[in-house]
Amino acid sequence: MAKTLSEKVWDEHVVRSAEGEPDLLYIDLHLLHEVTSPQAFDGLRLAGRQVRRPDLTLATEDHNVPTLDWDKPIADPVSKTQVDTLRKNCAEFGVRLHPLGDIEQGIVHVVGPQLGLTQPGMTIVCGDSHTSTHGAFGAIAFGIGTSEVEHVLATQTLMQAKPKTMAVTVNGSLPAGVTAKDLILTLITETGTGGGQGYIVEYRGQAIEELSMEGRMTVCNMSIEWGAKAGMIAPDQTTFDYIEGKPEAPQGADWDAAVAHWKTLVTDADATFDKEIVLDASVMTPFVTWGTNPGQGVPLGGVVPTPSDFADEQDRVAAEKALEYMGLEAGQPMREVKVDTVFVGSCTNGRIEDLRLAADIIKGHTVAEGTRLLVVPGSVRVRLQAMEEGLDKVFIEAGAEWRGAGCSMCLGMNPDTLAPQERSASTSNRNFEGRQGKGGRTHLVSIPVAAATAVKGTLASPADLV
Ligand SMILES: CC(C)[C@H](C(=O)O)[C@@H](O)C(=O)O
Ligand code: SF4
Repeated sequence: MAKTLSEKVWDEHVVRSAEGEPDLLYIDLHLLHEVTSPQAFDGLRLAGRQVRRPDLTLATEDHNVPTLDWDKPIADPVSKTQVDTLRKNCAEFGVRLHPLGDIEQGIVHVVGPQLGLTQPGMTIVCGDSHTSTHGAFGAIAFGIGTSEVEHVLATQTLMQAKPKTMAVTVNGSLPAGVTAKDLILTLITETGTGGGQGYIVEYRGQAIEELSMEGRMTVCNMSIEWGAKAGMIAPDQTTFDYIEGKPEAPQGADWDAAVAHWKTLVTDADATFDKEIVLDASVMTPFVTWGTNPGQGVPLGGVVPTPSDFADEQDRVAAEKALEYMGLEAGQPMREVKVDTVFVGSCTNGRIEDLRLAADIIKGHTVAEGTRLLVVPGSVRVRLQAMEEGLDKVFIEAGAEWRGAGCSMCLGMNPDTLAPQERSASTSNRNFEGRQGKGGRTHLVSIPVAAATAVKGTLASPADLV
């Protein structure tokens, strides 16, 4: 029978299936961080269980860690407890941990791929919604709750009902300066934040094939903002080239065997999806959000919408509320919105390619008066690589803050937060009320828009800098 990519990977992992019951899936890689693991380990302890496959389990510290003074004890008591608890649990249960100060520490969704642990055809879970990021490699990867974390720790399996399948085909090429981030923001705005609900989505088409692995990760990362269970992209030469030589990638004959298998992980020509959406990349433009969910977006060249223009009553009310929270006026050109803080980082846009692109745009410019730019590498490896390439100097010379690795200002769980009413242009993925700090106002943007905005002080694209 013809199968889609997700059906192939799913079927290869079914340990038990029974009519009317969820499947029991084998899990190839279980990632952990400090926020969603403590109760799971407590549960194991209470039941007197061990971690079934510590060799398939990896932990890192990311959400609660400071990006300054990371060599000193964590000042915030709640964050310190979280991190200390993870350390204690990993030591007790024999789980590999990359703590603050370790060369492999960083955001869990940056660390897995860069170690070569994230591979095509795998099932990957983590107590974190943005686990969807790993789907960029052709893995089935999704976030799970803490009780499921405990189940996977104890059994290396997970009960899951099979989601429906969807194809998002993006034809044509993205115009110069338009990125994977603009593509996914456009998709979410055009189809609504619930558009992906209940589906494993496969992104395909020319524009997707032309994306780097970093770009593909950006798209799959934000599948969750679209409501999808997971996002996936069929592995191809770009994928193999990215993985080859990574520390945990297969080697020699194992590599050849792995690639031969990975090449079979494509949707069969006659396979059908439960739903299909087709987009045209060639008409996409830099895209930014004006509201408090990732589906409230417009092209950068557009204006803040007028709530009464929304046909749907709920959308109208949501827009009114969002404009008030965001301190924006209907009809205001997006390019005139003044930004206090630009955040470059997160598991959406905190990889080396992102930092290279940001540095390339900022080089020779300075950060606008009254604006601050925070550059936060997604991992220590990304940080070191950037420093090797001299990117840190470009940022620092422009007046930016060059930080240590972590989730940072993506969410308000560490010292990097917005003050009430402070406005950010952020390369992260969520913009709900208070996401980056109580009262903070977030505009989700791409790397080029973030970099140009830092220079201009108002939402801008690199074209505005010449
Ligand atoms: C803290 C964690 C559970 C959360 C998530 O699941 O996504 C966080 O990473 C986020 O981005 O909001
Ligand atoms: S960077 Fe942001 S989205 Fe990614 S795991 Fe951390 S908090 Fe979640």
